[in-house]
Amino acid sequence: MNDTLAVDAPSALRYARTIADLPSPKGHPFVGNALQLAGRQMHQKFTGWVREYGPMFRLDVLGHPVVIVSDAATVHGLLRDRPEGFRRAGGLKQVMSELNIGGVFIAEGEAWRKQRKLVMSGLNVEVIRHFFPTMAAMTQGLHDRWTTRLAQGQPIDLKRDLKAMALDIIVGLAMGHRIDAVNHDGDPLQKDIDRLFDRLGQRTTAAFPYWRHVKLPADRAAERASAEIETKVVAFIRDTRERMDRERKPSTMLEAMIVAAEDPDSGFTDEELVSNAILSVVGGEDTTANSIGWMVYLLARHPEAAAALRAEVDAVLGDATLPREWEQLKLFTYLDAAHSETQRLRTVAPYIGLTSNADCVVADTFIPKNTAVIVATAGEGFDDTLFPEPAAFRPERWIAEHRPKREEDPARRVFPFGGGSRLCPGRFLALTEIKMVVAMIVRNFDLTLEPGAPEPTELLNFFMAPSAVPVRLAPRALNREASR
Ligand code: HEM
Repeated sequence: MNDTLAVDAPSALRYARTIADLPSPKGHPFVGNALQLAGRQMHQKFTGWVREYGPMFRLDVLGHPVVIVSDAATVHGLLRDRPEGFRRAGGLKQVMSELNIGGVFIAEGEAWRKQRKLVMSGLNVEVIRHFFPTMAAMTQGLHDRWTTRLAQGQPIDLKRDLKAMALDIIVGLAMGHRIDAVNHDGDPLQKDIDRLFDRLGQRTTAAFPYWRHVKLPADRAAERASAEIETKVVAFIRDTRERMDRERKPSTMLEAMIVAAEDPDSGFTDEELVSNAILSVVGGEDTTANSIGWMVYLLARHPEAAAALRAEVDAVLGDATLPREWEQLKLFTYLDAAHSETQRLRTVAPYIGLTSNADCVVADTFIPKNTAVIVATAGEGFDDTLFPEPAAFRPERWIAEHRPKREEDPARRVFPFGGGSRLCPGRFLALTEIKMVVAMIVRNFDLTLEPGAPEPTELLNFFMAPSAVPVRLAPRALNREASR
């Protein structure tokens, strides 16, 4: 047993057990469970252990205990107990800041409160609503690209195109710039973000921080990429400052953040503005692209769900190719449900790492100060008493009228966007984008699984990504009239 487990608990706290009493998978001498955790499937290892050891168990990682929690009430309580009781995991913060990704995600205390306000001002409904027509135009561009390629008999690389689309949207919304990565292969910003994510994924799942001792070519490339991203973001900020009309309402996330930062009482520094702008671009791409990729794959595998979704989208859109009115997004009940079901089965941010700020008691267990606690955002999403046949993709579970009365709202049992005061500030943008792009896809294209393609594997590339999106798009069958 190591020192942390043997801590003398203060008598003021009441608890039934200590971390040492928690069940724990058997590890190896000296390194504990560290080697079992390394690799891009780390999150699946956790999920397997949740099934085996229950809603709260312990890992030993190089002599330090790590507590894993998945029951919804405890996860909810932990996420709400921030920033006071818990902070973000120190190891993650270090890895992120080494790659120059910081901003509100790694800030704590007063610095976090201040930056959270800054970021929220840039991602509020008004800013996203203002951007809606541009998002629709970009989605039309994606539709036109696919239609042309199909007419020319050219293949569509869904994974590539969805990432490019997400980048176009986040750079458009956040920076007010149109980069058109969808139509330009090898966009430099996208390449830099890919290099960064490659190392973020590698470093956050490594058993040992090798890069602090020796840098591989990929590490050097990621560090150069990070410097390049910063240069681009600083240039976007400079351009925006020069061009923006301070008399009218901010129309991009960056304008809104610049206005907020110019308030003499705000206390925002230029450095905070830059780091949060970088964070938005980096955080806004893979999250939504991976979510759409998984959703399209699951819909292709479940034609009955795709048909139900298409019926809804047809009814809402009338003759339009894609959503043209903001209000239409509110009518997508089944699309919302299909998104929730996708996040339940393939959540793109599977775990949130925390560290306790003080000795405390969690689920009757004494947790010493500075203990690592990891919460599973899938929560109780695989509990078959709450989600019968949990492996099945069934959007209907999320629609009140399809649920037996006794079942409570399943949304309380899963946490794809986190929770409490650090709940993802980009969720509204993400949902707007997901609805826009998926509605366009099911409205205009038939989806089938790529014949003979293996099932995509889950890769923890910082965010959880599908290894491929093996879905074939075809122009919607000529029975469009008949299907209305
Ligand atoms: C489907 C898409 C997305 C998912 C599943 C997702 C998920 C998450 C999760 C789980 C967290 C941690 C929350 C917590 O600690 O309680 C988070 C935080 C965050 N997300 Fe997202 N996210 C998505 C899209 C976005 C987008 C599009 C942006 C911005 C442009 C964004 C910006 C952020 C930021 C800035 C934080 C840090 C908040 C803080 O620490 O106060 N996210 N997200």
